[in-house]
Amino acid sequence: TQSTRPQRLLGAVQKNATRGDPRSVVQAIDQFCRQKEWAMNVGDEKGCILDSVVSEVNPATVLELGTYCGYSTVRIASLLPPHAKLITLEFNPDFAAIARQVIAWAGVEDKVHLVEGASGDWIPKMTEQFGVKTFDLVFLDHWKDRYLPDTMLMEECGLLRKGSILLADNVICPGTPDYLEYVRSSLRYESQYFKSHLEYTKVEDGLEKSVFLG
Ligand SMILES: O=C(NCCNC(=O)c1cc(-c2ccc(F)cc2)cc(O)c1O)c1cc(O)ncn1
Ligand SMILES: [Mg+2]
Repeated sequence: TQSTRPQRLLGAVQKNATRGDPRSVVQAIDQFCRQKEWAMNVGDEKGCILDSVVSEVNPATVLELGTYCGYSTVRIASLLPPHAKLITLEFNPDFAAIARQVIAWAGVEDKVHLVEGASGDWIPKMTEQFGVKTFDLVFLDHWKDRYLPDTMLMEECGLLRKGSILLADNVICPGTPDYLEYVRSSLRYESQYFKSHLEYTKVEDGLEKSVFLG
């Protein structure tokens, strides 16, 4: 039977990356996506912006919406202080199965809790299931039409505090117009656009960083 693209991406990690070395896992995926097959990881260019935001925030609690193969999960986890927790939500069980193996190969599984299911179902359960009061950083990279409803849900559930940072991928391509309008016009957010490119291409894309003002 035919392998899937995530399975081939995992194969490239196991072949070319060093176990326990997160940076070599990131490099192996970027090489695979540049030389073999495009895949919807945040990529190396936007990944550097992600790294700088994670380093600046130095978060104790991180929520990632949309794990896919775990590329950004590994990037973020490799920058977290000890005892920090990264919860990552993935709806697609096939993606989740690959991501678990990529995360394990990188050796960051102790910092990561991968949850399979729909963000809308799990966001209201964050506190009771994982003991998280608020998130210092949220990375939005899942279905583009879920960015706005899930942000409103996080507000309603009290998961954002004064100073919480939302970092959203793909605000230009594929685009998240309703989310962008919301965070840029709301008096409860201070937003900043980081212009970049769609992973592994010359197409414009970017990350939107929004600070929740409480
Ligand atoms: O979360 C799920 N998909 C990934 C969301 N992410 C994206 O869709 C995404 C797409 C693109 C993209 C950009 C240009 C293009 F031509 C095609 C795709 C880039 C990105 O950087 C993304 O992040 C999902 C799926 C499914 O079938 N079931 C449960 N969950
Ligand atoms: Mg993305």
